[in-house]
Amino acid sequence: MVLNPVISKLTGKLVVLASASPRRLEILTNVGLKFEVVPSWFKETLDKTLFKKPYEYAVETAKQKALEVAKRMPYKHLKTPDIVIGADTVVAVDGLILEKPVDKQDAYRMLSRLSGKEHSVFTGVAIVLCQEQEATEIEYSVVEFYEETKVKFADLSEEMLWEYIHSGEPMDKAGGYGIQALGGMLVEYVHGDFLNVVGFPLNHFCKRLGELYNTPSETSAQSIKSESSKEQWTLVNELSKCVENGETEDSISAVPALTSRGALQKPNLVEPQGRLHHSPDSLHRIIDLMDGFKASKSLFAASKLKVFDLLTSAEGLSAEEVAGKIVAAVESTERLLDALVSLGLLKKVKHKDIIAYRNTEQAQRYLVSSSELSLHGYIIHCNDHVWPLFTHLEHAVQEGASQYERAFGKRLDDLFQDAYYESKERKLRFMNAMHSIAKVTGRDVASAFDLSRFKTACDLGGCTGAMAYEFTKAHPGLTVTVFDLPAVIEMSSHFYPEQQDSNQVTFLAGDFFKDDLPKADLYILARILHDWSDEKVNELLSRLSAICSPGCGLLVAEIFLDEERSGPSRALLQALSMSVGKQRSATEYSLLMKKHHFSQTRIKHNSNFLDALLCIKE
Ligand SMILES: C[S@@+](CC[C@H](N)C(=O)[O-])C[C@H]1O[C@@H](n2cnc3c(N)ncnc32)[C@H](O)[C@@H]1O
Repeated sequence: MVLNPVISKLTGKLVVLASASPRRLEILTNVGLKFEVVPSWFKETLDKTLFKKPYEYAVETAKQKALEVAKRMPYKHLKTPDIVIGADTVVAVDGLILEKPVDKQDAYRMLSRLSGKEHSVFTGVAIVLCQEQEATEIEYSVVEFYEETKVKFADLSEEMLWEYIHSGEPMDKAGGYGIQALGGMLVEYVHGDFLNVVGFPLNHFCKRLGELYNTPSETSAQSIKSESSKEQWTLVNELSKCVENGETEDSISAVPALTSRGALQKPNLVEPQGRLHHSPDSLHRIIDLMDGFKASKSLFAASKLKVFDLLTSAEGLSAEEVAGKIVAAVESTERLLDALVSLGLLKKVKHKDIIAYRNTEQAQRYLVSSSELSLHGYIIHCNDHVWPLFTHLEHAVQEGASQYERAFGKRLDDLFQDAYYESKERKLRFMNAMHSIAKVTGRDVASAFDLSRFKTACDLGGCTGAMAYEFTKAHPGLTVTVFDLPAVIEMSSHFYPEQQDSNQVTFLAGDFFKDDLPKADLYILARILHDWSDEKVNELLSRLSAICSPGCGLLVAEIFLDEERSGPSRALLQALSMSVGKQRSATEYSLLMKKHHFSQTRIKHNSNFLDALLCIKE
């Protein structure tokens, strides 16, 4: 076949596709490839958290699928394939890997996460080459690669989403959609290989085959026998030994061989006695968790000591110079600086034979206290307020109560009055924390929806106004009233931005449970509801419902829990130190809204800290 000389090189070879996907079968059949289909028994259960990048997960899954088939065929089918092709397609958005939805709710969760956003589709491909060595021994080598295609979804209304879900199409598709059929209607653009989104990156595959079968001089098998592929050979031989030892194929296929760190590692071989060898990657994960508090505390200490504020220049400062400025011992300062280098927050630079330290780009942007997107205020809040509470976590769990008294020696009746606003210093600390996090998250929340129909907004519990300013930046026609407790409003002038249109944001003191609420077309509740019980949330929503006319909007910004309440960790960990409130999923919030006659709910999952939900008064 002139069009495809590479494919024709496979003539006469036993080529096997280790996938039951009709789409992959169609793509490969269309180009004239002759192959058998042997669906893999490998269960797609690799721990995604072990992989730094989504494509690493897809490549590893593809590889395990192909290897499982390559090893099964000589025993179960009594023939050895020449080539086994494995593939796995995943959708990645906001740092999350989306596979096939397990049910309609799951499809809804996935598709609403993709709505209005660009996401990546990764297909990992593994080509396993099998060579019979002696009568009983087969050597396997693996060529693996991945392809990324960017896809942008249009804004999807709730009606559209559900209509698509009820069509049944999402259920067996990565990310919950099939671009080649009805799902194509959801897509605004595709950048990259379209067939990769369908499930198989044909062009990249042909290129790789070309490299394998058209390599000059030595044979392709030789070219694969690089240092790393030798390790792959060893790996597979060890797996073969497992079979000889009488292990079942299932136990082998569940064993991951490639780690998140990309290095080839020996698999978790099960010893005959049933004991497990340790797996380096899951061990790393546990050790990382054990050390997590040391990393957090190093960041907190450096922020408290204003280390990042000192290290903004390209030349940096030596450990002695930093120690002098923060009035500390040189040796311990050096230890802290080195630890920060290891965490990727500082860089070491050599300057005239002197080792100096300076901020990484990340530290420059988020850790310098005067930077536009500084998290300094929030970090200080974590150190001074959250950290002491977490040191009593076991008591919090046993007693089911806030540990405020244990941590700070005082009873906590009202979170805001007793903890945050009890002194001017604490109040400013809390406001600084809210300000910094609102500046980082505000833009995504403010631009999550088309708000052009609203002219006036009220940001309830709007604190320093940081979120309100983001709304006015994103929607120049909007004016926002920041409504918060008198103790907060009296300090809000500390946080006015230098360049602001004072007419667009105004401040009003009051208690949203007791006082009259200002009239507005749109009410914003950003990081408010998680602080309160369902009873208090119902009380507040009922007050809002009473003053809203039909068509009024209500925008809630929170971290939404997954519907299974299994993530994101950030929300679940935050809940551990909460006294009365609770974290909720988008559906739980929607149901609360519905109860108070707010419907037409739209949800936007954001990749930073805050998701958003918009609903309209009936
Ligand atoms: C967690 S902060 C969120 C601040 C801001 N919305 C943001 O996203 O950065 C909660 C805010 O609600 C305010 N708040 C708490 N109880 C209130 C009440 N009863 N009436 C008005 N504001 C209240 C607090 O003062 C605080 O500013």
